Amino acid sequence: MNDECTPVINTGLRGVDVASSKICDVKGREGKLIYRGYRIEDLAENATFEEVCYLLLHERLPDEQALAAFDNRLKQKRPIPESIVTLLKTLPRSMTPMDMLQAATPLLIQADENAGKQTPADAQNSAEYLISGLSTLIAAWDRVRNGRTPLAPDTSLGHAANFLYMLTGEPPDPETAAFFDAGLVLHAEHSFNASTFTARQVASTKAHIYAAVAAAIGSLSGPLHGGANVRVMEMLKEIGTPENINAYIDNILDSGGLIMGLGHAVYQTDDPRALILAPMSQRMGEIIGDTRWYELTKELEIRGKQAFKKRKDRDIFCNVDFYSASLFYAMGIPMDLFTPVFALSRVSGWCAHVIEEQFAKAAPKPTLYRPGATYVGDYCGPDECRFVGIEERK
Ligand SMILES: CC(=O)SCCNC(=O)CCNC(=O)[C@H](O)C(C)(C)COP(=O)(O)OP(=O)(O)OC[C@H]1O[C@@H](n2cnc3c(N)ncnc32)[C@H](O)[C@@H]1OP(=O)(O)O
Ligand SMILES: O=C([O-])CC(=O)C(=O)O
Repeated sequence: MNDECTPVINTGLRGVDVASSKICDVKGREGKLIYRGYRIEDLAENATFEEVCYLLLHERLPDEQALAAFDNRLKQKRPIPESIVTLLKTLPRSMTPMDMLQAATPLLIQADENAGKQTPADAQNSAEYLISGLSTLIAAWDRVRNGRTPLAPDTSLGHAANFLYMLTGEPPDPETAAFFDAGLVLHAEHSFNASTFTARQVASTKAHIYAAVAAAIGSLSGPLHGGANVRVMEMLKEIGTPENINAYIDNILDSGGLIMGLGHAVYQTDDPRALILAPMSQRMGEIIGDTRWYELTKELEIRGKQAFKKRKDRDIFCNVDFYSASLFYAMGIPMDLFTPVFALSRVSGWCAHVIEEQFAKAAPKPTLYRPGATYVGDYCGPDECRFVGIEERK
């Protein structure tokens, strides 16, 4: 590639469209996020996570009958095979929940009678197993690692409330359940972000949907991506009180570090999800009678943006992970489950993308992703190296 001319490397593929997609539009300059034609603000306020999953997977919002049938299928798929729980009990309790999730997700395939048959209907069915299964898996792991017995899912509860019930043993109050549900809606989809691109890349090899989702979980775990939400909370804890903010920011920026939850590869303004999550975090703090972490986040936003502008002479904005951290914390979710919670929502988007990658009649037609790389190895000057036997090597 670029044999004769100066190499042109699209670092991080920024600004390069690698496919066409009907699932999601992220308008970076305007700060707009659209799932299959619908604005995120409308969905977060009016739609349940189940409706959004249906929208992503079936390209339209469900009517009452379709939603009831979908909801019923998701509920039937909530229990995970006993063999997985047995396996979870053998894992070291110190294993991170994201590592557990990446390892255990492909095991959900054993309940899926049609897995790997590679028709659109089978992939939709597998998507339901994955959406329901991840929730049960994460809650089960948290209980197992704390020496408690996993709880059976409660079919009288919706997806969001059931997760919180399986985690804590108590059905959440309606406002907390509604906020958690909206949180899941907000995290469900974001076009070709790193983890979704990972899922699509795996899907482009015609590997099955469980393989694609497991790979995507690994990608999401990174601190520059979904793993940022737990780092935001760690950062807030380290700062502790508002008087420490300036010193913290100076130290981070002087050492070339990152203020977690700020900056985005696409948005050039505040992430619309952060604008919705901030008041949710404040309200959740009020419900539990402790708005300290919300207030610290707000102050950090103001001072972090100012300090960044002063140093770099350009603006930086909040991403989705900035306010979700204090929101999830106020809900009592253990910090290291923040990124798994992101995954339990984003699995819906990943599945929609895998299905689009493998079955949509898009133009241009999806094909195996196989980018190039500019070779810069200069081990033996301009020539290839002469192979030497091991006895001659120094
Ligand atoms: C769900 C999600 O994945 S949302 C993103 C979650 N990730 C985070 O919150 C981690 C912190 N943020 C970041 O690392 C980055 O902003 C990214 C990776 C999200 C986006 O990166 P980009 O927009 O491509 O910014 P890029 O990495 O090119 O950085 C541009 C400049 O801003 C700086 N910068 C970007 N974000 C931050 C930040 N949060 N804190 C301090 N400096 C930052 C970079 O160091 C770089 O400085 P330089 O030009 O002097 O080298
Ligand atoms: O789009 C991105 O690059 C990251 C992001 O915000 C997401 O995945 O939700």
